[in-house]
Amino acid sequence: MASASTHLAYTGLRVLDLSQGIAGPYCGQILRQLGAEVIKAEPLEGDWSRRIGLARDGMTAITMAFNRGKRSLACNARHPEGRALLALLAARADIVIQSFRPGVAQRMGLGPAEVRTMNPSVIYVSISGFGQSGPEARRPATDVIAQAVSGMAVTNCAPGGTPATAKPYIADVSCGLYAANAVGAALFARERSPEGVGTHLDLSLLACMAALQNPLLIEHVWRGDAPATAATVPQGLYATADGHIALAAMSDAMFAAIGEVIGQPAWRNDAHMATAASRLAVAGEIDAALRAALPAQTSAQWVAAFTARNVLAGEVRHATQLLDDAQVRHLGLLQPMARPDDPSLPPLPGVALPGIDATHQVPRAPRLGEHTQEILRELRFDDARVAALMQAGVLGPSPPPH
Ligand SMILES: CC(C)(COP(=O)(O)OP(=O)(O)OC[C@H]1O[C@@H](n2cnc3c(N)ncnc32)[C@H](O)[C@@H]1OP(=O)(O)O)[C@@H](O)C(=O)NCCC(=O)NCCSC(=O)C(=O)O
Repeated sequence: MASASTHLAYTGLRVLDLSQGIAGPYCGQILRQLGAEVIKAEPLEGDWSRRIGLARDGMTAITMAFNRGKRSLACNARHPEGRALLALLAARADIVIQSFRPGVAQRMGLGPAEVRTMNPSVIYVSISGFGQSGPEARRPATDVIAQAVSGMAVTNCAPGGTPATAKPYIADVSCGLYAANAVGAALFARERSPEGVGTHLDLSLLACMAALQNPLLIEHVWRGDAPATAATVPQGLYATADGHIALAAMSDAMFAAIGEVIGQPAWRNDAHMATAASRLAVAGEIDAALRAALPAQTSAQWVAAFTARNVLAGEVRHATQLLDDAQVRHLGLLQPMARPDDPSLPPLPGVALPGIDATHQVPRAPRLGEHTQEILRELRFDDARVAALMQAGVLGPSPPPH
């Protein structure tokens, strides 16, 4: 594991995060987890994802999972004074993130050109469904739309099955990851450029879905009209006496061992099964033998037997089993997050950012407008002025104390 100092490379950087939903907010959270200070500027009614799914006092699973450690400013950008305040924050930010439909940030006076005029060193991140230009640029999108339109929902389904989106918002989450990655490269380039100039990063959910499916596109063009085959056989999920296991043979030795474990020792010397390529031609036969054999024992028994022979195998579990998993506990992957909606409730599980050691994990997500006064004081607005702006509907009221 890298040392503590490399983990917090972004300490001292300021981020203005105007984004809502998952993709943009996750980018902001990663920057925060790497040490940056992140202001989440929200409309007075809050980021729309504060109202999706289980919701309590403006906190949802999405809010809590993708906004950790940020400070929330409730600011009305429909009011000129609200826009002026956001411009002030953009002018002093190292990084600005927005994920509105293309054109919206420009209407707010906070488009990349406007912000870069005020602040040439800014790294400006635009996240959209389909990119900032081109025939579909204005098309709005959320995760499910991007997974559908990009083909991911078909890629994700069993052959001949019904299209199905991959559940953990992979379009959004991968976009947040790619955006944070691009910000890192842009910061490095800014450090190296003599003038310290920033850049505009244009990320779309479509681009991220395309990136994840690159091997599939290569195979399709390469294969032409020939029918698709598996990459290797066996590789997939098989029913057992009490559930399913995943099984994969990545070498000839593994394949031979699988045969021995399931009572097919002749596979080792079968010329039709000697290489990965030849096994593809008899994939149906191999698959049928596995499907006939595996229901005889439990998943745990099969995984133990295969693992003892160095074969890749794993039991199919529910994600909730991670909550009580010895390895997850050992790695410190789950950290208790206080409940901003009600501190008297037991904490919720916050998953650590991979690659960042447990001592540097950031705390919970903010309540809507929790830090409005604190941020305005830092900008040298006195309390009377803040009260007047709240009265005028420019700033949201402070959330009531618990
Ligand atoms: C998600 C969207 C479809 C939502 O579309 P819309 O509801 O039409 O919102 P838009 O973003 O286009 O515009 C936001 C409007 O809010 C206004 N706005 C923005 N900020 C403020 C503040 N602070 N105060 C007042 N008003 C504000 C802004 O001026 C726009 O109004 P007007 O000026 O009046 O228009 C779109 O934002 C989009 O395509 N985003 C890009 C991709 C993305 O990030 N998708 C969501 C990922 S999360 C996800 O997929 C998921 O959870 O699932």
